Amino acid sequence: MPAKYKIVMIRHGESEWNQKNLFCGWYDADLSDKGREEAVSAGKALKAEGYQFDVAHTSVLKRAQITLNSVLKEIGQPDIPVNKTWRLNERHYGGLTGLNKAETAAKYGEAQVQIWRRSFDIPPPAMEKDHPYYETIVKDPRYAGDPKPEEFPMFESLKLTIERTLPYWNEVIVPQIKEGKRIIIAAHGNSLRGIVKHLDELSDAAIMELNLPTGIPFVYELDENLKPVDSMVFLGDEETVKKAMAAVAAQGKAK
Ligand SMILES: O=C(O)[C@H](O)COP(=O)(O)O
Repeated sequence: MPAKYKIVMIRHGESEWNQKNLFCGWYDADLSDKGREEAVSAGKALKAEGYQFDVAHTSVLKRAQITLNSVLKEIGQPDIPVNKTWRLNERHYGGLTGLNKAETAAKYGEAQVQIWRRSFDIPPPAMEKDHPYYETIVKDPRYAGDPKPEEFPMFESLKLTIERTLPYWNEVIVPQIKEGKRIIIAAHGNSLRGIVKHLDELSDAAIMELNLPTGIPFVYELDENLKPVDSMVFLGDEETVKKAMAAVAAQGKAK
């Protein structure tokens, strides 16, 4: 089936918590200097390929929004409509939020950390009310009313993340794709893994192997039934992408 639609996705540039190797999730970490440079490079790569967009979708979290703004500035489209939604937020890392990944691997074992980071349906421990970041996250005015109190996550497996991301994909993004809108999604490693799992119909085992690099755009070409004609093609040389993916995977190793 020939490609009918094209959609661009990008994980935010390296965040300050990525740099410190901390579980981040819904904590609103800023981009590191390297992450800001990655975002500019991503914009330049998209500009070089002549990409233009009609609408952008991103999360509530600044690391994704700053990445998006930087990309849009580079391609000369700072003012296109931007939809911000918690449904594209990173997976909520629960009680692990703020912990160092390597130290957590040393304490609980690398296998357990790999399960918490990459398994499909095994969630991290819940964020309790006495967690250092509980108030900051739950009381964030940007979440006032949405998610509803009963929807507000205290932890998320990838499965739970997909369950809140897919409705947005199906109800908001898909209709825009079908209208022929040129779309970019700037989001997070795990919310994007959820969309990739859905599009590529990856098994629960296969999705465990996918690590998305920060700040490198990837493109899907979809047929008229929104099935990928071409799975995620990265706008970056293969070697760089492979190394970046391996670096993300290695974050879970005990030092
Ligand atoms: O939330 C985080 O810690 C990162 O953005 C994604 O972490 P992960 O690659 O360990 O899932």
